[in-house]
Parts: sequence; structure tokens; C-alpha cells
Amino acid sequence: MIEIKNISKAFNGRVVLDNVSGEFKKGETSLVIGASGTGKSVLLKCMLDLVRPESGSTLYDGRDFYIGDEEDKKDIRREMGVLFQGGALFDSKTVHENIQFPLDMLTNMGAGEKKDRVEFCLQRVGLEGTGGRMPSEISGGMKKRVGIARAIVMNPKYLFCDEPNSGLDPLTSIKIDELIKEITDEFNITTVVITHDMNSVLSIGDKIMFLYKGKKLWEGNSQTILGATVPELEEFVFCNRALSLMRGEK
Ligand SMILES: Nc1ncnc2c1ncn2[C@@H]1O[C@H](COP(=O)(O)OP(=O)(O)OP(=O)(O)O)[C@@H](O)[C@H]1O
Repeated sequence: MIEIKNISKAFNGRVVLDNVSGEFKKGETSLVIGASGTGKSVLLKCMLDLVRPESGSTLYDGRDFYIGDEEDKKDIRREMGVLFQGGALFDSKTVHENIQFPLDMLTNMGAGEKKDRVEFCLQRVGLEGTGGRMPSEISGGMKKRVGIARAIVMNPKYLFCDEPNSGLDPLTSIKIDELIKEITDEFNITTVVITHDMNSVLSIGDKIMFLYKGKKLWEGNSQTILGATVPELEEFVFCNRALSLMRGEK
């Protein structure tokens, strides 16, 4: 489980996260949603300690990520997988090398063991046989799958996905959502997804946290969100649903 407690962050005196708390449970796909500029990415960066909040804490199964020695923090980092927005693949490396990269950096595994692990992950994301290709030779959806394979190659306890559907068509988005959910269930991972994709919100949110101007205004799940009576959330849902319909999505 990941717990965030009273996280506040300001840039140049402007508050972008205001006392945000919540829990993300093991085996669940939790979503952080909200309009552009509302603090979702900053919250994710605080959880990864890429940005340090002015106050508050992030606990990984009870372990405070901001205090404690470097070795403890490294242990927690090794248990994290991150799917970055846009995939963030190395263009000069093959698909196989991209997925293997964390194993090269963070483990003492032998070549054969690494190869097996990469093959397993490739197969798990439905990309068997593509390890020799370059990122420029695969589609956007395949790049996301490679990003997911790389995020799970270390067998993480915690998986973070920043806008996993950005740049994808609706059908591919649904498939990527399904893959993230399946992997979360199968490997019992604590998964946090940053999104404003309404299809994701309505289909994969075991738990949903709605941020508005840096504050958490609502929390619930895919079943309860349409009945929520928070005006800011209703507006967010309405606008994003309307956008989906205009784009011809279901
Ligand atoms: N390093 C920074 N310095 C100053 N301001 C920042 C910095 N990082 C983020 N911000 C500001 O914090 C606010 C929240 O940004 P954030 O990227 O978290 O929004 P978001 O909800 O993820 O939006 P989007 O959906 O567009 O990615 C924005 O106003 C942004 O300009």
C-alpha cells in the first residue's frame, strides 16, 4: 500500500498541492484525475521524490520515503516501475535493450537470466518476437507496451503510469488500460495511474482521486463517479464525456 499524507507543494509561492492525503491499495488500479494544471504530475513527482513537498509524507508499506537513509530509499526505488508519459524509450537501443536497461543498471543478473526475464515481459505485454526492432520501427501503442514491459521488468511492487493513453487512438487506449489492470491484478501490484481519459475513469478505476486546483475534492471508484455530486467533478466528467463522444468514442 502507498499512503500519501498531507502533501503540500508550492512553486514560487504559488500553491499547487494543498494538503493532499490518500491511500493506494495493493492489487488495485488507482487513478488520479483532474483538469490540466491541477497538480497530478506534481503529486506523482512527490510520490517518486523527484519533487520534495514542503510538508507531508509518502509511505511505501509503512516506510517513509523522505526520511531514512539512502540504502532504504534505494530499496524502495528498486520496487518501483514507472511508465513515463510518451514512453521515454531510448531511440538508439532496441526494444529488447530498452526493457533490459533497468536490469543492467540495478541488478547483478547474468546475461541468460536477463534475456529470459526480458522475453517473459515481452511475451506478457503481447510483443513476443519484436525485441530486435528499434523504437522508430514500432507503433505508438507498441511503444507503450514496451514502456510497460520495462516498468515491470524488475518485478515491481509499485507501478506508476503517467498519462498512459496520451497520443493513442480510443481502441488502443482501451487495450493499454486493460493490460495495466491485468498486470496489476496478476502480480498484485499497487498501481497509480495519472489520467484524464474518461474511458479509463469509467472502466479501470478501482479507486479514483479527483484533484481540483491542488486539492483533493472527491474520492470514489468507477461505479460511484457518475453519481458524485461535487460540482467541479461533475463539470470535469461532463466535459470529458462530451469530448469523448465528439471524437466518436463510446
Ligand atoms: N517545476 C515547476 N516550477 C514551477 N511551476 C511548476 C513546476 N512544475 C509544475 N508547476 C506548476 O504546477 C501546476 C500543476 O502542474 P502539473 O504538471 O502537476 O499539472 P497536471 O495536473 O499534471 O496537468 P496536465 O494534465 O496538463 O499534465 C501547474 O500550474 C504547473 O505550471
